[in-house]
Amino acid sequence: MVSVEEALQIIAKNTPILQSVALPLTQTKGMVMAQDVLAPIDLPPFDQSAMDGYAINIHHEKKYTIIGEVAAGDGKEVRLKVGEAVRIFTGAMIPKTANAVVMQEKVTRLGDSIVLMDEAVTGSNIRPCGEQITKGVLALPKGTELTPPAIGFLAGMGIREVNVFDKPRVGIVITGNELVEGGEALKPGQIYEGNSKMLLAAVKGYGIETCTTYQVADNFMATCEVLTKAFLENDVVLVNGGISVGDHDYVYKALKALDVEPLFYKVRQKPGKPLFFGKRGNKIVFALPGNPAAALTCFYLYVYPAFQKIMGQLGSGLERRKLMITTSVTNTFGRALLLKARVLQNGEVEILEGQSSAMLHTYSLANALVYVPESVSEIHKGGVVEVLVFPN
Ligand SMILES: Nc1nc2c(c(=O)[nH]1)N[C@H]1C(S)=C(S)[C@@H](COP(=O)(O)OP(=O)(O)OC[C@H]3O[C@@H](n4cnc5c(N)ncnc54)[C@H](O)[C@@H]3O)O[C@H]1N2
Ligand code: MOO
Repeated sequence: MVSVEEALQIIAKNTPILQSVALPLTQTKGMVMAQDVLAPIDLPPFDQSAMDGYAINIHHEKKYTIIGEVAAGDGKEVRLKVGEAVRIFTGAMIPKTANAVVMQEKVTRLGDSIVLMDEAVTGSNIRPCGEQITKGVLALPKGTELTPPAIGFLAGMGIREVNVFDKPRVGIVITGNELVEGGEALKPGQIYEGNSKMLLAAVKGYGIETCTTYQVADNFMATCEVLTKAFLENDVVLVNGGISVGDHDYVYKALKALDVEPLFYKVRQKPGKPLFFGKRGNKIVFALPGNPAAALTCFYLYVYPAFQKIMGQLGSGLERRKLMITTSVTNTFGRALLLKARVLQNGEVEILEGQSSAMLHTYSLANALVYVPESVSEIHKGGVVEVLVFPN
């Protein structure tokens, strides 16, 4: 049995980063760049007007003669003599012979000429060629997460494809004879299968789309078969249920039979004690406890940082904050507690009712887990606790 922190370290050490793939930029949201990208062009690619107004060739008077017009996208070169102006619009190419742009609100228009209200300032309202970045310079380094602005920046340089660390294919293996699908009538002893839907939603919440669900009865051979298939088809396997010590819990035995290297089995925590983590070649497997809240807590705490690592992201799990608690907590278990909780508007954290690992009711209202380390037996109301905050 390992501690929470040991379990996290073992996962971080043993989770591989997936190979890189070249993908169209439009499919890379949230992925991490596996290459440096150098600017293929100057940005902007030409001197650009930052305003709607008039490009001028400055002289000592305030009156300028308008000799033409340049709109955004026009490629024509207009030659301005000293004292001349062209009507120009935001984003349009500045004539080489112009040295300032004056906003239209700052001029008086008189037929084919304008009179400036203020002194012209050389270079004003011009975005010079290469102002943002110049050709050949490092635009974004390897390891950058492709956020919307990063995607926009690369697209703005004409880049259409980028090498990124691949997203994992995730298999969710659901075990249990008692499980039936919603829509069917429950027979005595049966319950509705909910964890695959919950875990699928959680996996997709991290932008991972390739997720397959498998279901198997409590049977050793069938469990071996479905796990073999899940390992073949996925990079990460999440097994749900059947990992405890009951006579019908076959997951540990099946993982052993399939030569999965156990990296830990059981964590000193409540809920989620029976969690298993192992490796088979370059594939990793988490066997999550079947109790729904225990499964989800293990997912947030351990599977999420593994996903980050496998996709080359820099983060290491849920954001940790120190917050004031609104009630006292006692820990008589000698294990770390992970309590369903809600961070309130005022920044304090409230422990929710219904902490049983079988219950999801109040988990639906939670936005965080309070982490009570195994060495802490009591925290008083108003004390400071460590809070693991769920991503939005
Ligand atoms: N003698 C012991 N018994 C148990 C121990 C122990 O240390 N000694 N640990 C308990 C803890 S803690 C947990 S957690 C559970 C974990 O057991 P399993 O991983 O084998 O899970 P199951 O027995 O298959 O299921 C537990 C519970 O969850 C329900 N379940 C399972 N899958 C689903 C699903 N897909 N959707 C909805 N609900 C599901 C299942 O019906 C059970 O009620 O073991 C304790 N026992
Ligand atoms: O994981 Mo179990 O659910 O600790 O009760």
